[in-house]
Amino acid sequence: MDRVAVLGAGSWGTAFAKVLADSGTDVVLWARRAEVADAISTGRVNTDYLPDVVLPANLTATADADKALDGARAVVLAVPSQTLRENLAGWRPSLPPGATLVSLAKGVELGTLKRMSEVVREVAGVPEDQVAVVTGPNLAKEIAAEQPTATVIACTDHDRAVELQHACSNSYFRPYTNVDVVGCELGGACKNVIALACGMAAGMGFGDNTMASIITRGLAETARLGAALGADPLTFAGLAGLGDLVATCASPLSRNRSFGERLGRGDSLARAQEAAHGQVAEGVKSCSSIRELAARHDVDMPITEGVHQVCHEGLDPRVLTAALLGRERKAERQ
Ligand SMILES: NC(=O)c1ccc[n+]([C@@H]2O[C@H](COP(=O)([O-])OP(=O)(O)OC[C@H]3O[C@@H](n4cnc5c(N)ncnc54)[C@H](O)[C@@H]3O)[C@@H](O)[C@H]2O)c1
Ligand SMILES: O=P(O)(O)OC[C@H](O)CO
Repeated sequence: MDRVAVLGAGSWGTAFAKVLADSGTDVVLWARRAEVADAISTGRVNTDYLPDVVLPANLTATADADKALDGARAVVLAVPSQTLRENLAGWRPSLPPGATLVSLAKGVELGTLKRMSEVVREVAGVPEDQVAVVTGPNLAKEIAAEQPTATVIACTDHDRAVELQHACSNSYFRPYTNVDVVGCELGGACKNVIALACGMAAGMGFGDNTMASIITRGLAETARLGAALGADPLTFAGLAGLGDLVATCASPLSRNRSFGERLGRGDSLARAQEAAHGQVAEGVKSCSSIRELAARHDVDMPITEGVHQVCHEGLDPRVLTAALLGRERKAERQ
């Protein structure tokens, strides 16, 4: 692939731009703030997000989105999910015709309850097969340190997915393709909510049995939602489902898990937000949109419901624990 634009120079945008560049693809990275773009151009370092990582020479940076987009074969969208619509609307006039639009964001939009690829299609006015999603167990800091990982490129157009797969394959990053965009996106969005629940459990001092139980039952409710929305059930056993869920729920690097841990230790939402220093924990907002989506499709998602109540209705995580364990007894596969 000739040239790729990555729009958003936060942790994952920068790390994914490095992956592309290390795979031999020329990349232009757009940063919202000129000083971030300058630091990358002059010092080859994103001092704000990945200060210990030297970025390769075929990765250039700019604060001018038009420059980044000019002639790009693919456009990678690396901004927080609840800001994607507004950002993309601004970029729309400069999107190169026919370019693959790639979402890195993991969330469900508040209000519309749309997945990110649906937002992209709507705002950019492109067909479904022009939009791809990259999702999987991909903690940005580990990937920036070139630790081996795998991911999924989901697109209904297999050829586009393969083209992107070639553009971002290297010695530490192994992308697989998948045509189940719905399942891959739901896996990525829902695991953030389940990671908040795992964090809360850790904050309350619970150990590995509790974590494994939340992860497994979290996967069960994610798969139920997926079934209602037409996803392939096997996707949830793959990298975009179980893989990302395990990485996020277990890792101290996860912002969602860390956020939940603070809530579990008794911090208020405001205090937990303050401690996050502007870093986005997507599950805090997506727990509400996913809960609403589940209600719309009559799907039972008790962990998501509980996380929403803790984050937005002041429920004590201890009360949530008792409520989850006290639910009506049922068969595992029901
Ligand atoms: N960090 C990871 O490890 C990781 C891995 C996989 C997926 N993701 C997903 O990628 C998306 C981006 O995550 P990130 O880690 O790069 O986030 P981040 O907070 O590190 O960076 C967000 C970037 O978006 C820009 N931005 C543009 N408009 C913004 C606005 N209105 N508000 C806030 N920021 C705005 C910021 O300037 C920043 O460059 C999220 O949906 C996240 O779930 C993150
Ligand atoms: O830091 P988090 O919680 O946003 O998780 C990062 C990635 O999504 C892990 O795949």
